[in-house]
Amino acid sequence: MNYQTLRHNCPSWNNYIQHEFVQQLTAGTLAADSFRHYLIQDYLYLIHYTRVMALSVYKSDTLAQMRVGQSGINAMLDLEIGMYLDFCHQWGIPLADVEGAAESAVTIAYSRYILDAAMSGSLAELYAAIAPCLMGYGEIGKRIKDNGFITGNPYQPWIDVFSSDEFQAITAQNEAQIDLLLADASPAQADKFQRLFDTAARMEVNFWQQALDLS
Ligand SMILES: Cc1ncc(CO)c(N)n1
Repeated sequence: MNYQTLRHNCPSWNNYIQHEFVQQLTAGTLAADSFRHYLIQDYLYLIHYTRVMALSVYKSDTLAQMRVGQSGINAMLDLEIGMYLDFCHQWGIPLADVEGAAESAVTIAYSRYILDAAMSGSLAELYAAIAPCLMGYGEIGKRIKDNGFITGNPYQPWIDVFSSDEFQAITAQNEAQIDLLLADASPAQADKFQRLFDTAARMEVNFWQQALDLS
């Protein structure tokens, strides 16, 4: 078992990567209300996601494994959340409003799902559950860059983070980590990894959709 197998077998992968939200964001046509909704919910999600990455350090056996978790934590706190703080500043959204916003049902479901997988499972299960998140956004960023950026996109800072060399290096590092952890999976373990991955990818689709629906 490895990352590419998980990705290939995942029924909702294309729906996730090529979701209408992503297409509108890429074209710069996404409604401001939808982006604001996404930004707030994703900020709340990332707080939990960073806690999951911290658990990956806790569950690591080696320094090399810990460093992968460390760079993930740095990417969340500095790159991603940093970019959201810039958007908040630019769009006049007080941080207190973001931190005080109610989590949507979708955000709660997804963030607590990965937290549960992280707490109750092995390091390999933790990575299977978070792989759609990190790897998917990296794939989206690379895809948008490969197709060429449009000029004057209000969402360009978001695209810049996920298409950046820095983020792409982190996804490459994570893919290597996942491949090592999953290499010797038994058929039963492989099924479990795939289920965790598929569920998380399904929740990613819902995460985009909630921003379009403002739900
Ligand atoms: C919901 C979601 N998935 C993945 C990422 C990428 O880290 C993100 N910021 N938000």
